[in-house]
Amino acid sequence: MSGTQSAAAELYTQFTSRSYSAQSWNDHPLHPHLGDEGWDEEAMVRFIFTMDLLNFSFWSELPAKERWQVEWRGERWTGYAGMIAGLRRGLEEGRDLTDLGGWEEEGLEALVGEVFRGETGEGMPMMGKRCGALEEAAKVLRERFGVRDEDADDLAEVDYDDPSIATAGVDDTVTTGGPRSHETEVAASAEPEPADGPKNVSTAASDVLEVASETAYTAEHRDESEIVGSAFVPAAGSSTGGSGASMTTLTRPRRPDRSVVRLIEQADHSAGKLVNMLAEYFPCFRDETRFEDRRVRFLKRAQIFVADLWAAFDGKGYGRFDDIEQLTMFADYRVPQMLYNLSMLQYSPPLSARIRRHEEIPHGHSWEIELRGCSIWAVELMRRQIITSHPEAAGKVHAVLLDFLLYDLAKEVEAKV
Ligand SMILES: Nc1nc2c(c(CN[C@H]3C=C[C@H](O)[C@@H]3O)cn2[C@@H]2O[C@H](COP(=O)(O)O)[C@@H](O)[C@H]2O)c(=O)[nH]1
Repeated sequence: MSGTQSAAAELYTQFTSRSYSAQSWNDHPLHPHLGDEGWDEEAMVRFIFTMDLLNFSFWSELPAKERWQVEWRGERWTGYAGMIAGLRRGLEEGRDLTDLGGWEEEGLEALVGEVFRGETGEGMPMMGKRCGALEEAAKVLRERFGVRDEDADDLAEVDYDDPSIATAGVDDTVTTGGPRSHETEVAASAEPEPADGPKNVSTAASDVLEVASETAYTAEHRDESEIVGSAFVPAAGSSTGGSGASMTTLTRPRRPDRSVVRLIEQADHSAGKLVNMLAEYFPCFRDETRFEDRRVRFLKRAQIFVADLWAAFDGKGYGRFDDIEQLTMFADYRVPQMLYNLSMLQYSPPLSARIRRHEEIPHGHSWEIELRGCSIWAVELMRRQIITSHPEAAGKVHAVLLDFLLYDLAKEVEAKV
């Protein structure tokens, strides 16, 4: 509580001086922009869904220079930014990981390896878990939000003799082209790595916490659940039909998969509903645990997904959520660092000692849960303090924007260290 007033004052100063808003998402040098470089709405939706499926711990014990790094357009990126750079580079190279048609293919692991190939000796952290998340999501999307009649009708209307429509390759598009219109390259097939985390979703995600020079860490996101792989059923209109179709054997154009769009549409512009749907249907989004005999739900990535949509679409179209202010901050391992720097979080002596010793906190440890829970409460206290001091901020300052700003600030602090 003691740090709240000064932290709130500092954050609000940053908020106003940067004119922080949903639009600030677009300031990130790697985020795609609607309308730029052929990005259409559905390509944006697929990109954001993919990125938030993969948006968990990039923790590394190595010094910054030796960590996994992705090079794209002449610059190198690590962590979350490395993941975005890899996805974008993949699109340019014709390796479209945002096309969920490939998520249940045998070559997924090889494709993911290519998309996220790094420049240092270290590979992308938790590759097996990331492949598992994609596979699992593809299955849920196919079973619950798969092709409906209206899409089949749309496809029936496609003139397959139109020479402007390519007739081979999974990446062919019958819509506006844009980032999807690349030559398809199918990576060599490899067995997906089984998820090695606990299978019980109720033990869910944990986060890693590092604080400036003091470093505590646990492993984030071990919410790996049953990964059930099966062949992807190509969308209606594909001449191959049925399961097990190789990406290269598709001979008809297929419409980009719309299942994520359908999922979003079913949420009726409610952020809370979409978060709950994600948690209910997708075990890998069910980021919850138990604390002192009570269920605790953090739902970090489910909430980030909704927030990213909201920001990327500036609160309109697929990003329209009438209750966006109902979300909490996203309890990860970066924002708590910033909250500590702002004196909003304090550590008990034993925790502090553990952090100084760089000793991992086991997944599910009460410290991890407390750090995540206290981060949510800290941001809420900060929000309330800001509204009390600046009533004009009501409605403009909420947990999503405070979180985004805190994350950006944490990255700025990190860059200076
Ligand atoms: N709470 C919170 N956690 C966030 C983000 C983001 C990226 N969001 C972008 C969208 C708008 C913002 O302005 C950002 O540009 C990633 N993470 C988490 O951090 C960790 C990776 O960190 P590092 O190893 O340093 O790259 C990992 O757990 C990842 O899930 C956020 O916004 N909030």
